[in-house]
Amino acid sequence: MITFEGVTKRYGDGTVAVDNLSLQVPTGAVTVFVGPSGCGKTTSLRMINRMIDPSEGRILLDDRDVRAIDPPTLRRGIGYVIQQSGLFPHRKIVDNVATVPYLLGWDKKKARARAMELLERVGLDPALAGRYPFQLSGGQQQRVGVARALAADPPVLLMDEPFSAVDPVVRASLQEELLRLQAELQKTIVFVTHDIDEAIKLGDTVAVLRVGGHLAQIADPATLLAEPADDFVAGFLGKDRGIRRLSFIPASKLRLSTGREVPGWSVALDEDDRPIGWRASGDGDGPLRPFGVFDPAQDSLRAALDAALLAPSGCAIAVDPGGRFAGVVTRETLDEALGRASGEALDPARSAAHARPAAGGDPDAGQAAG
Ligand SMILES: Nc1ncnc2c1ncn2[C@@H]1O[C@H](COP(=O)(O)OP(=O)(O)OP(=O)(O)O)[C@@H](O)[C@H]1O
Repeated sequence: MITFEGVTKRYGDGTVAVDNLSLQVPTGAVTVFVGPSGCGKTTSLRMINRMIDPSEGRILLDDRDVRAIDPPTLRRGIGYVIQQSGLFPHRKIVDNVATVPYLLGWDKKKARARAMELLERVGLDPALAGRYPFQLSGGQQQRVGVARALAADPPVLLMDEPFSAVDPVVRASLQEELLRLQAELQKTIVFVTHDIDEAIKLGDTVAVLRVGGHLAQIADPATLLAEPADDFVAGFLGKDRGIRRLSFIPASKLRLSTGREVPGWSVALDEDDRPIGWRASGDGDGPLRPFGVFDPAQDSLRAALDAALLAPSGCAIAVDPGGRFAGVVTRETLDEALGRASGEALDPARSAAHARPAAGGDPDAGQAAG
């Protein structure tokens, strides 16, 4: 657990970058700091590994004030990933990844073996190990940056806009990769971004900051979307909050009809029982019409709704993890689920705790938008 206790950072010229910030970063989860440019995200992050020291307040790492730990020792337990990877240009990829193990005095063979293992872990072809950074794409360089930060297996990972410099497609795949890695490794990650969609996708907890270094709200993504603390947070979250919130409601509770027929339509399957389209009832060889599928075991209510909206029948086709037909969700069932989702009050105790900044945060920010 990392705890910010009334942390303020005033730079030499009087700029208050972070103002009385109090929050907790839980162990083994991803906490995202998000907010507009200049709101103090990077300053907050860098105070954790003492690249910057606070002017007031304390930061505790598992109950120890980080200022009581000398910076090199502290940073051995904290991986750091930045935008544009920050790789050493004249070192081969394998040696870039092995940087910290070398510093820790590991022998070269062991350090390189660890680097090769990590390259694979972050989804890179080990054949790239002998190249130099300029011979890699931006997305590949970012993966190397993540591998390097993980090399000494630190419990904490700080990531400062690590995926901002790559195109949206590569960015999405880097985000997926991070989620996959995190499911395996369960590091304590603090991730800085100005992109609210990235924050909602990656964060177990999202801290929204506003310019002046004030905490506007800290909450899990579903609570943030459902109950923004004020107009600033609602505006920052942007449009479609209701729809986006459906991504956090599992589809597993939807009632499935196991037959392939719904009024006017039936699901056509291939010989392996995989859906291939909707066909008008009684139209044996008629044309196949578009369809959408979702997997109740893994997907959200949003995915089920999407599958229904793609179909002429208005019904969603459920499949098992192997893509085989598992049932149909009718419009009525979806309607009921959507009704429950919109009426579903979040647990009051939980949302009260999430909707307001911790003590010492911005006193203006705790009001739920009306
Ligand atoms: N060394 C410094 N001296 C003076 N002011 C600084 C210094 N570093 C940052 N600032 C100011 O502190 C404020 C917060 O900066 P910080 O980099 O933490 O914000 P940020 O939210 O990470 O911004 P961005 O998203 O643009 O990177 C800004 O107003 C910035 O200009």
